[in-house]
Amino acid sequence: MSSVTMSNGGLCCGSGPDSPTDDTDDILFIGLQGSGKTLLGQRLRTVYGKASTAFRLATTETNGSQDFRIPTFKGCPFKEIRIRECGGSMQPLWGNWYSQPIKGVVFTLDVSDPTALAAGGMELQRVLQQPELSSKPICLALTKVDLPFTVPRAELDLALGLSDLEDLYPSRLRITAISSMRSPDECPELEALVDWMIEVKAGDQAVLLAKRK
Ligand SMILES: Nc1nc2c(ncn2[C@@H]2O[C@H](COP(=O)(O)OP(=O)(O)OP(=O)(O)O)[C@@H](O)[C@H]2O)c(=O)[nH]1
Ligand SMILES: [Mg+2]
Repeated sequence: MSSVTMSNGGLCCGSGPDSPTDDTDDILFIGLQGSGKTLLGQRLRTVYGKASTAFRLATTETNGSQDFRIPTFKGCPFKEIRIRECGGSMQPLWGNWYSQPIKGVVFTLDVSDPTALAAGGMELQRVLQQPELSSKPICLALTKVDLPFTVPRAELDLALGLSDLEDLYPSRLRITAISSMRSPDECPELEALVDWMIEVKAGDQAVLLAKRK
């Protein structure tokens, strides 16, 4: 069964990028406080995880960083994707992870909270312009789409220029809309996101052919 290991001390308590670890992280999860990183990590474990994988609906603020190990599909050349979530409260220190040997980034943006969109959009722009990340794929995950009020994609395009960003970074930026409250059956974008992370880790789209056999 996959595991979630907590390292709430983050950089200051020895779990940061300078600390020796057995494994390297594959994907970095960043996004403003409360934008849904932890619940997404917990939900993604259930996509290819055993039916018995417990899904925890509760989250607490991530004060530091934490790992998620996401099982991959049967036949995949590797058993898991390792995610490093950096809490929103650690935003000034996110940059410390950019030069680590991560393969890609998931940036979460809560589209149910119009008051946080401008700050989230500006941070996304900053992340896209980071020289250390210039060769790394980035997935913008628009979160909490199950809630009754969410800002429509057309308004996000106007306010944050998302379509322009897609045109500017055609092979690097992927945008998806997801709900971690829904099961993978109810929200197929969750499986598509795990598949994207598998492709990013493998560095080869052909890795997904094994799934279709
Ligand atoms: N309705 C709904 N609520 C969500 C969703 N994702 C997260 N939440 C809720 O939003 C709140 C914050 O979610 P977290 O996953 O803890 O957010 P986070 O990005 O990890 O926050 P930090 O660790 O503080 O950076 C929690 O109450 C979650 O239950 C979603 O897809 N739908
Ligand atoms: Mg969190």
